[in-house]
Amino acid sequence: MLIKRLSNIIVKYRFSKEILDFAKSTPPKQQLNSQPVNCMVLHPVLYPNKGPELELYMAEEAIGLSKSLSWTLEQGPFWKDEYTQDIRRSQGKIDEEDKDNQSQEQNQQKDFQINEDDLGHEWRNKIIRNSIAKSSLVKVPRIHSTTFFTKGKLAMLGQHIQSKRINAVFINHELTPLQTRNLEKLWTQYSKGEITSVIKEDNNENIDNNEAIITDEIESDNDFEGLSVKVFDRFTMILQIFAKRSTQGVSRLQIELSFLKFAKTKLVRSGSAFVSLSSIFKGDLMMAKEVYVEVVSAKQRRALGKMSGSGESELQLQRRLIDDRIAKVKKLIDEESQQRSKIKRKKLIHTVPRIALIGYTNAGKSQLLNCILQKEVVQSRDLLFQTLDTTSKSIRLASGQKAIMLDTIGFITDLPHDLVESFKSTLEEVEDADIVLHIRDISHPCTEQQKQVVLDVLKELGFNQDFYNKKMIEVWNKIDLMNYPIDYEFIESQDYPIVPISALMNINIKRLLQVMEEKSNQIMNKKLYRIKYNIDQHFERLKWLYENGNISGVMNEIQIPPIKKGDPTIIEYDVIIDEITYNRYIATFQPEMRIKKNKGMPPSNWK
Ligand SMILES: Nc1nc2c(ncn2[C@@H]2O[C@H](COP(=O)(O)OP(=O)(O)OP(=O)(O)O)[C@@H](O)[C@H]2O)c(=O)[nH]1
Ligand SMILES: [Mg+2]
Repeated sequence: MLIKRLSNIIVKYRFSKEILDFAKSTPPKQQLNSQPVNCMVLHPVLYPNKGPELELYMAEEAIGLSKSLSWTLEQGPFWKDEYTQDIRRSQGKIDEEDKDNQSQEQNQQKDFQINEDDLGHEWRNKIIRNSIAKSSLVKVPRIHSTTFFTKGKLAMLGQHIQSKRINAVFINHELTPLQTRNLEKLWTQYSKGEITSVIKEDNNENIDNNEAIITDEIESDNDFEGLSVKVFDRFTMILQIFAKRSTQGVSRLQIELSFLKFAKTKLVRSGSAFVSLSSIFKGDLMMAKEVYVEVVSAKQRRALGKMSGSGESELQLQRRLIDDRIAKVKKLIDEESQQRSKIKRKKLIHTVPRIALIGYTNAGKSQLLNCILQKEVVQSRDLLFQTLDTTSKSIRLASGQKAIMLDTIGFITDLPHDLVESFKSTLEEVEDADIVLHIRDISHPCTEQQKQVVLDVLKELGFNQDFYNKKMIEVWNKIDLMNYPIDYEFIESQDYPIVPISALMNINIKRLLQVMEEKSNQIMNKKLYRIKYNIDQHFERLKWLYENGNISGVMNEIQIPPIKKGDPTIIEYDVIIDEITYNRYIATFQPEMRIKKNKGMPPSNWK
């Protein structure tokens, strides 16, 4: 009912041409082989599934992924509420929910207003976003081994692809190379009008009814041209985003490696499937480009009969080229890692605390860094995976003490296994951080699940519980969007600090800086030391302390005038400093104190 009304309103206001151009403010930049990408997102709801709320949210996230490539998005074929109702019914939830439906609908109607600002920015409106996500849900009770979907759905989706002139389909699940190729082949045939027959949706999802329509490999020279349809799964989609955004050392190389390993799996009998895959990535990945150029030129030479007689088949050639590149990238990763560990060893002793920002994608990490720096230094946009490389900036904590803040890549649910290494390499610096701020979007309906994903991924990356307990501050961001009060009792009862903030509205940031300072002083073993010397040494000693001790200032300063003529004036004050630096200070300016301390100890060369 609500969705029906919503659809009417949306259609009335915006969608007469039925294209959801989410990225209107930034015109679509990403084009594959110069064709604008018109993408449909499908989120398969399997059996058993994660429940309606989470599945819908995952569909939203899938749309967010395509959106972050600035593609034009086409609504899915299921622009109705039936699918979510089906899922709810299967979970026995529909009855209780039905009772509340009417009043909820009335409340939502009150909140739901489309105004001028929403036009072209539909994604910002929660209810529209939800409705679009619903249109992408596809019930898949059983995954078909060669085509992923069953016969009826394939046809229904094919017709939708044809009528909306869709040239990219993102299926939010991992697909086998065979499934991808078969789907591309079949839907390209629909797109070109080569299949027009209407096959009814088989409601009875019976295994016997779902025999494969394509059982063997199909050769396809599908290069995203004309009416051909490209199919992306979760792996290729995330790899594309990673490839487009990452620019630095090891993480970039890891992405090249993930691509090459994946490309190798594409080399099952078909040569052109690989060319088609690398044609998508060659604009962003160096190795994809190299292999692509060599394969295409070998093909041309072969066509002209100029190939030297090595007897190597096209498939063997591709395999060899990929293996060469895999070896090359692995060597580069080793070299780079050795270089990094040398630098790391040098960095071991430091007085400036390093603070890493981690958290689910879109939680507001970059926004917080900008807010602390009071300027926009890192891009913060409503896009998933906006930040892919670690950025480090120097900031000042509450008392003026310096710190380094690191902005990192966002976490995401079900990160494809083969991309974990790429992801891990971008998070290497988190290991060295003294404090880790876990930024959470506390206004998000799935905030608890997002927290769990972050904890699970941290565990998978080898960060143990001890790491979390010792170094973590939890930051509850976006409190400006919360429609329930903050539970301070809960906050107080936790073992780790929790600070509610709004990075966008600059709420409670000072408190966060204080908590960060307290935690960093504790972690870096900083204490209050009383410093005392003749006033004529003031300039030299204070300069040393500022340069070496990362002190924020001096406290409780007093000057003691000379008691008798000829005595110097003494200056005394407190500084907060770590033990190692304090000992270095003593060794530099008052070595006699150190000798006294060591009295009675065996000499250092004593064995
Ligand atoms: N209302 C509100 N919006 C916020 C707040 N903090 C961040 N945002 C918005 O949330 C969106 C995502 O913010 P980012 O800072 O890019 O998020 P991120 O965690 O860096 O995301 P990735 O780089 O993708 O991991 C942007 O549109 C921000 O303006 C907040 O406190 N309140
Ligand atoms: Mg970011």
